[in-house]
Formats: sequence, C-alpha cells, structure tokens
Amino acid sequence: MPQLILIRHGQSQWNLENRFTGWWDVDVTEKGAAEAWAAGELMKAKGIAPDVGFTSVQTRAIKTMNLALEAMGRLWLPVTKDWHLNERHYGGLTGLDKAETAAKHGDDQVKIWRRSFDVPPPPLDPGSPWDLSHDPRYAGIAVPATESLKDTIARVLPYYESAIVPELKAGKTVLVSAHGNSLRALVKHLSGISDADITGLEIPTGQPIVYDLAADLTPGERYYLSER
Ligand SMILES: O=C(O)[C@H](O)COP(=O)(O)O
Repeated sequence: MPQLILIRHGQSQWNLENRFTGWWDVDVTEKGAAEAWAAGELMKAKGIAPDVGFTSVQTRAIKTMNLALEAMGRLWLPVTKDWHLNERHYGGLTGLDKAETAAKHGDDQVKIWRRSFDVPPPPLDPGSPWDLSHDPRYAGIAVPATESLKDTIARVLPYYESAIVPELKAGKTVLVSAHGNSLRALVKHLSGISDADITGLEIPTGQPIVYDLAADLTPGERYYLSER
C-alpha cells in the first residue's frame, strides 16, 4: 500500500541562531546533519524503503534528503527538487532574531506571524539583502515578498496533487524532505486540521512522520516513526 514519509530538515544554522529563515538558503548544522543521518537509520531499521523522493530547492532540505538516503543505502533513489516545497517566505522578518522580534513586536504578534493561517509577515523591502529575485534557481519564478500559511498551502497542495499523488497511486513509498511550514501545509490537508487548530501544530526537525494510505489515498492517522 502507498506510504508517505515526511521529514523536516535537520537543525539549520539559522535554527541554531534563532533567526527567521524562510526562503533564505542556509545549511544544516553538524547536529542537523546527524539528525538527518539518524532519520535514515531509523527508517532502515523500521523496514521503510522509499521508492522516490521529493524535496525543495533549499540546501537544508536537500542535504537532509541525501544524508537520510545515504544512511539507508538508497542514495541512488530518484529525487525531485522543486521550489513548491520551499519553506514559507518570511518576508521582512527574514534574517531577524526571533527573540528580538518578539521583544520589539510582542509575543502575540510573532505567534500570529509564525503560526496563524492567513496573516502574512510584513513584506520584504525591495533591495533587501535577503532578496532572492536574482537567484538563478528562481529564474522565471515570481519570488514572493512574504507568505502566510494559506499562501504556502496554495503552492504546496497543487504540487502534492500533481507530482506526489501519482507516485502514491502507483503504490509507492514516497519520502518528502521539506520545511516546518511547507509540511504544516501538507499535514493540515492530510489530517483535516481546521484553520483555527493549525496554529497549534509544530513539526520538529529530523523526525520522520508517516502516513499509511489506503488504495484510494485516504490517509490513516499520522504517526512519528520513532513511536512505532
Ligand atoms: O523559516 C524558519 O525560520 C524556520 O525554518 C521555521 O520557522 P518557524 O518555526 O518560526 O516558522
């Protein structure tokens, strides 16, 4: 039967520094790389053998995918990298320290920016050092100035339906290595979480989340692989 494994990238350098990251491209830390490797070893130990992988075009997710696959002895697997799985764009918050931002704007406002359904962070200023509009990986793509979770869902779900669902319909085991909020977008859909309840969903780094799906792709209860 089809199986979908979701993993948020291992700890990134800006996770360690507690900075808003979004589309900015940062690497995993040594700890994050170890998390990714351990996730691969866990999947192997539990007998999970992905047939195909999908990830974003951001280094932290790509490296997590590669390290996990290498730990499983499956680095040969076909992996698709696509911007539609990128982290939510954090707009004008990109690069800022999360604690300093909370001190300036208040915890409640930062919680709204980080976890609400449809309130985006302030837009990135044109000419900002975090402007990615000239990054070659986004050639021909309208890089957003900011994204709410609703905006992120609007790009993640169509990609899931067009690229990932066909593999699941073929009965494959699919591994997705992505980001906290692009995965919150997917989990909201798969687990039928309301716009109000999604504010409470957190996704930890490097912990494989499993959906066993029926032949018609109805998802079962999601679970952490480490808990089964
Ligand atoms: O983009 C980021 O800053 C992190 O990857 C996710 O941040 P958040 O947990 O504050 O949404």
